[in-house]
Amino acid sequence: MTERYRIGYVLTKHIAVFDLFREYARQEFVKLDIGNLSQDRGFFDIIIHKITKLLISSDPDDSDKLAQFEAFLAQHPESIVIDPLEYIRPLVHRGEMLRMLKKSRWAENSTDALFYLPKSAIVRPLSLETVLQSGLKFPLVCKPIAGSASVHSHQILLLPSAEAFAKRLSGELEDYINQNQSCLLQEFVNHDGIIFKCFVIGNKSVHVARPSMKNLKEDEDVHIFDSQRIPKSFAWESNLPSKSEKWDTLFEISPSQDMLDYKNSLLNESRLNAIATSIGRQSNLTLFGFDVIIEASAQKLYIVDINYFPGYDNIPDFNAEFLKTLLDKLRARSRIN
Ligand SMILES: Nc1ncnc2c1ncn2[C@@H]1O[C@H](COP(=O)(O)OP(=O)(O)OP(=O)(O)O)[C@@H](O)[C@H]1O
Ligand SMILES: O=P(O)(O)O[C@H]1[C@H](OP(=O)(O)O)[C@@H](OP(=O)(O)O)[C@@H](O)[C@@H](O)[C@@H]1OP(=O)(O)O
Ligand SMILES: [Mg+2]
Repeated sequence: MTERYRIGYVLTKHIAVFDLFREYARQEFVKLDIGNLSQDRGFFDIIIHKITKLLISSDPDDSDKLAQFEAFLAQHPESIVIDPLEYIRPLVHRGEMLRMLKKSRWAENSTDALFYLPKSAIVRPLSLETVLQSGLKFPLVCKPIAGSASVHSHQILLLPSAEAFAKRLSGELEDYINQNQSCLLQEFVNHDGIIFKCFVIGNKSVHVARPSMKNLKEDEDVHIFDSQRIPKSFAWESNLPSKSEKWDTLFEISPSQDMLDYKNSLLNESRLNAIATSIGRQSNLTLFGFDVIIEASAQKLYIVDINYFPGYDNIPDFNAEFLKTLLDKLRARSRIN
């Protein structure tokens, strides 16, 4: 690239790939301090951010920072913002996320959909009564309504049966219920313990298979787990994060090569790209990831989650793709002006 652009960035959490990108891109990067944005810092070609934490926080300090950031963006109409806050907001609320996905090419029942969504309902509060009223069939997963950026938002509760749920209500689930006034309840789809994390950068998407929840046994108990601690690679690829945690009880960390090949054959490149394009159009987002599971035996492909600016861990060509995406946007802007 001959021209050198000025790129402001705000991250409320360290993102390792972004450090490497800054080295690679050789542009002028200006780190912006979210708590101190009032001072004039001149012109920015692009402003990149991940501040999802502020979007879900109820802390007045965070609301203040968010308001400052919004004011800052309003003072920089010349900048390309990656991504505008209004496009990110639906992702931090799991109900809104699903609403957005339902505008893409999905289907609950038809056979020719690009993807399916597990049957879901929002329950408030989480109780045996509200769960039974939802009409959803056990087994279920229960996800905090805030879908991102806090420790609580990644605490997933597995509810195998009404009996197992009832048994734990006045014990180990009490804290969870108090913590999560409102939850997204979702039918559990058996998927042979393999999830595809699909990472999108502009028009490019890449997917990797990762460990996921095993098919459920009949007599399963309730479990709460932190989705961010699920191993990010299979047992033969690396060491597991902590040997003291029994990952292989609930998660499939060593699937057979045949199973992996089979799942991969169902998620071909063109289908994945079509889904990424469909969600990209609907969401208007540049940086996002979505998680796909393929139903055991039925071979239906379900989307269970979308994440804003995910880790992009081990994604080949992330730097080149990200830079190309930024340049395309800059060129499109100069054509307009
Ligand atoms: N409907 C479902 N059926 C079966 N398993 C599911 C379902 N939804 C989620 N899971 C399992 O639970 C895990 C966490 O779910 P989800 O991705 O929705 O949570 P999250 O907190 O948003 O995770 P992330 O850290 O990826 O953002 C998935 O990786 C998958 O193993
Ligand atoms: O850093 P990691 O690789 O764990 O990235 C995770 C990221 O955490 P970060 O906050 O550190 O970016 C999460 O963000 P928040 O929902 O909490 O905002 C979410 O996007 C996960 O899905 C990402 O996992 P991945 O999809 O990449 O596996
Ligand atoms: Mg998520």
